[in-house]
Amino acid sequence: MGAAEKTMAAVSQLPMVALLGNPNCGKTALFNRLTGARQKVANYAGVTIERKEGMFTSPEGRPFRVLDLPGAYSLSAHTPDEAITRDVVAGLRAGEQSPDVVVCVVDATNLRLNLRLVLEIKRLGLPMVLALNMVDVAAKRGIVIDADRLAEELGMTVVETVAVQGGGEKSLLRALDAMWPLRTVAAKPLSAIDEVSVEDTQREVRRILAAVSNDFHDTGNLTEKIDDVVLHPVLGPVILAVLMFLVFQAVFSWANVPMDMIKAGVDSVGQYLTAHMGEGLLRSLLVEGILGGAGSVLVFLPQILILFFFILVLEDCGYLPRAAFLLDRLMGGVGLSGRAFIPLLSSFACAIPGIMAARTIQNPRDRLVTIMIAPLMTCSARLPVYALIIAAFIPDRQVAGLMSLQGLVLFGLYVAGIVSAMGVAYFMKRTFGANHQQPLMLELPAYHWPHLRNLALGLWERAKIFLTRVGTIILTLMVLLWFLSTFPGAPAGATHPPIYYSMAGMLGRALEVVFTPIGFNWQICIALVPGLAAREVAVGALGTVYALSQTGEELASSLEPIIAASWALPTALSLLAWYVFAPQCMSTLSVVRRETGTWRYPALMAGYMFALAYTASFLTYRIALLLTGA
Ligand SMILES: Nc1nc2c(ncn2[C@@H]2O[C@H](COP(=O)(O)OP(=O)(O)OP(=O)(O)O)[C@@H](O)[C@H]2O)c(=O)[nH]1
Ligand SMILES: [Mg+2]
Repeated sequence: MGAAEKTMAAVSQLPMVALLGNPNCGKTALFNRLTGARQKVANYAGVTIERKEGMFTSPEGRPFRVLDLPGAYSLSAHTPDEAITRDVVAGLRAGEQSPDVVVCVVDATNLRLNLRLVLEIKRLGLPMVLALNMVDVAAKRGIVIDADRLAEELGMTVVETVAVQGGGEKSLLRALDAMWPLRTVAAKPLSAIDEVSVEDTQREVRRILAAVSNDFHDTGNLTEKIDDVVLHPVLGPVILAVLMFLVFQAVFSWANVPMDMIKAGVDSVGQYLTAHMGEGLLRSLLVEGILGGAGSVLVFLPQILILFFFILVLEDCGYLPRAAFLLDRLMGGVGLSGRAFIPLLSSFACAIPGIMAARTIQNPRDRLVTIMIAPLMTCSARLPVYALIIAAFIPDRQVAGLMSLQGLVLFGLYVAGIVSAMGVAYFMKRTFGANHQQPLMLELPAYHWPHLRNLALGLWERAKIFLTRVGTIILTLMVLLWFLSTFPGAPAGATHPPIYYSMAGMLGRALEVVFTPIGFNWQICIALVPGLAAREVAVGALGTVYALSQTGEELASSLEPIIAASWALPTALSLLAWYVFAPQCMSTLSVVRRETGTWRYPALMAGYMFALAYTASFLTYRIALLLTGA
């Protein structure tokens, strides 16, 4: 056995603690606190959808393994993510025993809902600790819970925790040490849960509540007051629309200064290299390939961070489930459940987490349709493409004195994605067969101010993901593209720039046959190919292609003025329409394969999106040609 294998074997011997509880009670916050991990924490049910493992050491020096699990209301699982939780506690996962200790995390402000699961888990007979979490919020709201009495009633250790405060996990760590030596028991079969009926369980919950908590009346609480406005039948949707609209305005207006700074930085490095290096292949690789390519993607970091800033704030303050609630009627109209809202919203970051979040949807057909339309939501990788074309072609002026036209167009593109998603959902529901619309059962968590730490970490994670993409996949593709665009070089007596005769040029010209009807020239066609790997690569690829297409001694200046000068407006609009559907993202297709278990759906997805993209671009191009009289 090698050292690494020995360590692995030793780790698998460690006692396993599983964090279990209702959705949104703070399991992941506690997990992060115990392990120093940075798993996603947000204020809505269904954030965690996978089993995550970590390690920590107790104050007395004992190492533990710890599991973070998707939240569940009950162990009789209804959704794929709840099934993961059920199987882990019951020891039903292949090659895995039930956990040595179950830490049942409950939201102290919502014991009535949370205790049912505690009683169910208790019937499995595993060693348990109850973590009474969010006691800080409970105290503020005047909720008093007698922890000792609760421990007595439940027959287990009860500790108070505040998962979002430093040291808020200490009491739990001490309780784990106090359980030493652990007696290992296997979980009883799941049928043990049904030995007591749901009604009897509820009666027991009420009895315990009466014994341990004060009979508080949470009247006039702030969350309800806010909801009176936010969920108002008329005001609610208006507020939602205004909010979304402001986000897109901000993406353009706030980003200007930092974007100009990055642009200037990239440009000055390029000028320095051009001035100080002899003309040659290496200079071309550095200036046209790497700076022209990866540099032109990097510029979009501020816009991406601004978009995520808003998404993170909305996620953490508790607004998302309200938006789901407001849109439930609308989504019901096309046969989707309000449950699909959060997976679809996550898809604005990237379709992949969105598709995975569809695990929280109970009905398999609803889930499938949600997965199939998730890539129509505008993912953040499309933002650079949109932003580039908008900045180059849409004048930077105000509409009606208060909105920027560029922000308005961006907003329109996002709406176009949403509207087509609804259309496709409607059509698919018809084809896959409709089912009865279930009423939306969604917990509306209490509002709270976003935790600055969550926000900062979330933005940092996003920046890291983006920069890593720029530094790895995008950079690699740019170098490859530079190579393909540089060789074999121009023949004697060439009339075009050398890239025209290169391998990439030949490919681009071959593809041009297919794409001329929608207005794409061979340079755009070249950029579409590496865009298959990641959409924002298309921007980098245009950067490299146009930098290499420059003739004479013009300096490779930034991409935006170049495309503004060389494309006609109909071409630009057609490319925007193409990217609303943008059928090209390999990683999305492979995740769809994994989540649905067959290649049928990813194939269907690629096919329908390509058809939509082509049709939309064709129509856009032709109409724009007519209108501009070209
Ligand atoms: N004030 C306060 N907020 C908390 C506490 N624990 C968690 N939160 C907040 O509660 C929300 C939910 O926390 P998560 O850790 O994501 O909850 P979860 O149980 O993992 O949720 P799911 O993954 O959806 O099952 C977040 O907004 C946290 O910041 C606490 O002890 N006090
Ligand atoms: Mg979680």
